[in-house]
Amino acid sequence: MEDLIDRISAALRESASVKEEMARDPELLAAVARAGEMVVRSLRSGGKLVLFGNGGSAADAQHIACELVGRYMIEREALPAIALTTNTSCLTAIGNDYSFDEVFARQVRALVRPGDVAVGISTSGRSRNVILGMRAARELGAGTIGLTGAGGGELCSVSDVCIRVPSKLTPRIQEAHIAIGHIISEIVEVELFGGEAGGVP
Ligand SMILES: O=C(CO)[C@@H](O)[C@H](O)[C@H](O)[C@H](O)COP(=O)(O)O
Ligand SMILES: [Zn+2]
Repeated sequence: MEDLIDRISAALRESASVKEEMARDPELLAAVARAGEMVVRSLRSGGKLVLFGNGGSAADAQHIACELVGRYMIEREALPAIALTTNTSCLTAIGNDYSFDEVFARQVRALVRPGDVAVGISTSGRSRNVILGMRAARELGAGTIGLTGAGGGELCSVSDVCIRVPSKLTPRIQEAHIAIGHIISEIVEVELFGGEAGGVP
């Protein structure tokens, strides 16, 4: 029991200290602000948000998409966002007929239009399908935001804005990614609707 308590406490402190470091890093704060502005600009001019990643990052992509399609903290109109991780027919057919590397790029070519924003999420920054999805989005004239870890990997080289969480541990990086997703959702609601957090009954 004592061992478990120590383990739990260490994980929570580790997670908190990654976020503390982020809160004091001017470069990272500016990157999140730029990402928020890019999303707001796109939504204002009729664009949409397209998100993708693998495993826990697939869950993050879906979660963040739904903050816009549903609501985050205030009551307002629905906003256009889609995660490319939810259509199992597409994922299995593209994976089977082409390759798993193509599962996001093919959907990007079908759905992304100039002025949209693609958000690629990869803790290692090296997932091939995420890199190819981002490249396809760039070729189509979309803005690209990469969410990754300390390494940054190739993902940063295909991202207009690259947000690197200062950790090399996948779960700690994911925990920070979802915090950033929430912050960007807040920026969208404040900038587009003048909403303040805490408004949902
Ligand atoms: O959630 C976890 C581990 O916390 C895993 O499901 C993890 O997301 C998967 O191993 C992913 O395939 C890792 O890919 P990536 O983040 O390096 O792009
Ligand atoms: Zn995870």
